[in-house]
Amino acid sequence: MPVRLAHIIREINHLPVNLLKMPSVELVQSWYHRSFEDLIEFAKIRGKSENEMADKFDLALKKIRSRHDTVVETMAQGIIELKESHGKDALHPSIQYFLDRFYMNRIGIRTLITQHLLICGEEAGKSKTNWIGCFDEECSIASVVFDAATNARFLCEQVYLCSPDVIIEEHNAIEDNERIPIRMTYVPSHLYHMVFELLKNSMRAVVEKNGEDRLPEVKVLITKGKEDHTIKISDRGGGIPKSELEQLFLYHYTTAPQPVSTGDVPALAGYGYGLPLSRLYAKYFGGDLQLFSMEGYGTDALIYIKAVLGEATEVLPLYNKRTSQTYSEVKQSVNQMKDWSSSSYYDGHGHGYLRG
Ligand SMILES: N#Cc1c[nH]c2ncccc12
Repeated sequence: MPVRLAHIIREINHLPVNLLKMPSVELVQSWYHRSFEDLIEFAKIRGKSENEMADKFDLALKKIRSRHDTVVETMAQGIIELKESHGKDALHPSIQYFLDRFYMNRIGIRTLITQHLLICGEEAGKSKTNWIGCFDEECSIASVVFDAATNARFLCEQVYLCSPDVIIEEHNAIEDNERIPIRMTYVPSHLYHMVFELLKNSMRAVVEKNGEDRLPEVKVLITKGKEDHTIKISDRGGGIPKSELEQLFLYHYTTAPQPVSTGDVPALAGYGYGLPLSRLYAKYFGGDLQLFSMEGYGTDALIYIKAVLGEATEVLPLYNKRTSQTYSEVKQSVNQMKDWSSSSYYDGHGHGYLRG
């Protein structure tokens, strides 16, 4: 915990100076400094019994977790403050690089805190069968998808007064019978977060393209192979151009109207953070989340989750000398002379072509 907090505290200092001065960013920084200080206090405590120390430590962890509850929204507010005070040009590419690492670090810290409290804290021994802390060793992917679909349909109907059906299918390529329900060891809340976000986006696209009548269903296919569990969410929502796909993963890129910063921290939904954060959850245990779209037809969203437990290790940003160099490289890349003309493209195999 102290190392993870120290790493991100050091990394925050690489942010552009004008962003660091934003009130909301300064507030987030103060939370991380305070939490680091809370933890290193334990190295100084003497004369307490082990139980007293354990109880005090659990309380400290709960306080840290709740202190950081609104970090994502508050950091997003800081970037809106930067846009409003310095204009959109102030949004530097290094901010995207930083936010991916910053939010992945936060996922790791919160998972570690929750796991410790469920296994060692007052909740110890109260886990449900097959659960170890926040991990469900027999997590039914279809059950999580069903819950996410039920809630996404409810939300869709609140906004659009209609919602598409969701068809869930499984294909188990590992068991003799391909119809055996697919289960895995995972953190169900992480899986729910990803699937709920993708289903919301699919439903929004389907309703906005097709109107309220005869909505084409959203199909979810769950597969299990030797290496991957894969969840594919397919919609006929009209898709988007390939050129716009990566923008969906940029923080603050959204087609939803941006909230005006009124000083209060508006709900997260207005920031378009759902997709980039969902991709971080997929990557956190070595998986991935990718979108494939056919403009004019629809979109497939795929979540890849490692099927071999030994390969599903925690993925965390490392803070070292290379990090500082990377930040300066990201800054330089913005001004770097391009070495391909805009009318040519590079096929990735050593051949450059000029479009006719
Ligand atoms: N995530 C996601 C999406 C799933 N379907 C979509 N259609 C248009 C734009 C984004 C999406």
